[in-house]
Amino acid sequence: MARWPLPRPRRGPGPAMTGRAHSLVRSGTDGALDVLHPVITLVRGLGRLVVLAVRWWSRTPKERRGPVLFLLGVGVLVVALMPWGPAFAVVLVVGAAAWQGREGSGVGADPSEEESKRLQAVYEALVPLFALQDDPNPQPLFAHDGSWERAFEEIEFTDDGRIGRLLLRYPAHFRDSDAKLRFLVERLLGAKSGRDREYRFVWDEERNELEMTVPEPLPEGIRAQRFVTGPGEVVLGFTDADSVHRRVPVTDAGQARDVPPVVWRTGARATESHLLVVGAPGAGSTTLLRSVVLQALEHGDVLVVDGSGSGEYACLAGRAGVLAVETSLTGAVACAEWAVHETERRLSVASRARQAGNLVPDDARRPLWIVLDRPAALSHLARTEGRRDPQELLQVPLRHGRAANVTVVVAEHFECADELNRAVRSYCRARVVLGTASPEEAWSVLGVDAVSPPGPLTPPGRGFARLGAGPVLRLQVPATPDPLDDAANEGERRAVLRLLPPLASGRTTGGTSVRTREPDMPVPPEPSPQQGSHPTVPTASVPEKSVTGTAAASAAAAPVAVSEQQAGAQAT
Ligand SMILES: Nc1ncnc2c1ncn2[C@@H]1O[C@H](COP(=O)(O)OP(=O)(O)OP(=O)(O)O)[C@@H](O)[C@H]1O
Repeated sequence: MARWPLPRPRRGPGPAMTGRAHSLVRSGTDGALDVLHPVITLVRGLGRLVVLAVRWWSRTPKERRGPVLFLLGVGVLVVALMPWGPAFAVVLVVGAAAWQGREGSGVGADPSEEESKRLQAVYEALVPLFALQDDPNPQPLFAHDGSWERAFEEIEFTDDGRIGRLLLRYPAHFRDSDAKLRFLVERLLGAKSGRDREYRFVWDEERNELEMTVPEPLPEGIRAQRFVTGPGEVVLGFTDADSVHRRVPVTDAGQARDVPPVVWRTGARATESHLLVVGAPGAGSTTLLRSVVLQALEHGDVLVVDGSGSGEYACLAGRAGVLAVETSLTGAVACAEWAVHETERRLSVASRARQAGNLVPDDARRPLWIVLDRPAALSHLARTEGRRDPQELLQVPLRHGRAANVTVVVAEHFECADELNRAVRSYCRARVVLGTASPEEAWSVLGVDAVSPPGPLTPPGRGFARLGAGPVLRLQVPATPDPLDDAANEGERRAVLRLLPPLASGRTTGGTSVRTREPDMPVPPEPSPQQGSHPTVPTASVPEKSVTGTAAASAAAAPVAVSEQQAGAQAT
């Protein structure tokens, strides 16, 4: 990547300087520059080496820094002890600095004519957004007859001659707090720099500077698998290496590698106890929920309400730990009522146990997950039929779920996001946006003014995540298709099938509206040794006992009205 730093404003000679004096000064400066040229090259090269080293260090994950420092120390010691070692090292560094510092290369080259044209095109496109009509400034940063050198502070080009990084100064009158204006600038810069890439924009409102960078591509196509996480932790997807310090080992295309995850912590100590996913249609929200459910089933019980009624959770029906998979309003209301009673039961059991100085019993501690995909359709039905709205009922688990170890996950499309009630909006503090979102849509979910648009070529499962008031992270959801979907990738379907818990013998799921047929495909082979090296939850640990225990305990407190017929009978 070539970089062109800090153009200095060109100034004309002072009025007092005569032509002769000017030429004398210039020839003297040229002579001095010729003599000092090797030194300047070396100093420039050393500077660039330092910049490269600092960037590399900032990209190195924290857990690797210790071993890297150790190896560096050993290297320095070996070189110092070797005969001619220090001299050899000095020659090496000087050589590298000379190479990096030479003109027209490295991170400090002047842009070529072609690159200048590109920059001028970007500059001219920005003029209508940044220029002020009747600007009193004689040399404004952006003007129709202006040049890019006025406003572009730092530029880096990729090897194929495209803009890889751009730092520009914008005029003070530009309303940089206006999300719409920011979005216009970002969209324009993205379009002028190439629509086929993603961009990251950082607005420095104190300095009136905007930095555009092209982030490394996110890890795509990683299949669903057991992720190495702690109890209560869920991998929502993968993000940029420099955005998080953590890495999780995954198997990708048969190879083991470490990737930077977006980890969402749930449970009693978590501050973002519930998750809201809002996405464009087909952007992958059901896929994300399926991935969350598969991870949740490792340690807890799950109750699924599929408001779209598309049967995309049918693979879960009858599995150990899956309490119900409901698609109808009656079933959804019954599930929500049960969740309310169960939350209250857990709270009172925990409170009694604590008052008696005992441990909270397992059946009040085992994580319970309530997953609602597209609840807006059900809320609409409930209104038209004069029934109770499942979202309203969920206020109790949303409010008190943290203390009762009940986690709520809700997914909705942007066009129906208005139907999400206040409790869902305020208690779901872990947020995900999937697919292309307008600035208003992104703001309404993530609570920040501007998010760079992922662009029209956004792959499914791509978006942004924000946990509480944390930073906005780019997100790629692991490929977790419906294993009953014949059109899905065969390998990805098999990966999901391998993660499904065994069928719960002697239990009914209650949900009658879901397909309960077994996938008519052969049982997938055992995971590869690499996969086997990741800690997996043995099937025996999916506690049949605790599932029935939960149901039994709940039955004492409130009838588990998860069967559509039962609930229908109650309703009538
Ligand atoms: N992370 C991903 N990796 C690969 N493919 C994905 C990913 N996420 C989604 N897909 C694919 O995109 C398609 C749509 O996904 P999904 O059904 O999850 O989206 P959705 O937002 O729930 O859509 P809708 O609600 O409109 O049905 C599916 O074919 C799915 O396999």
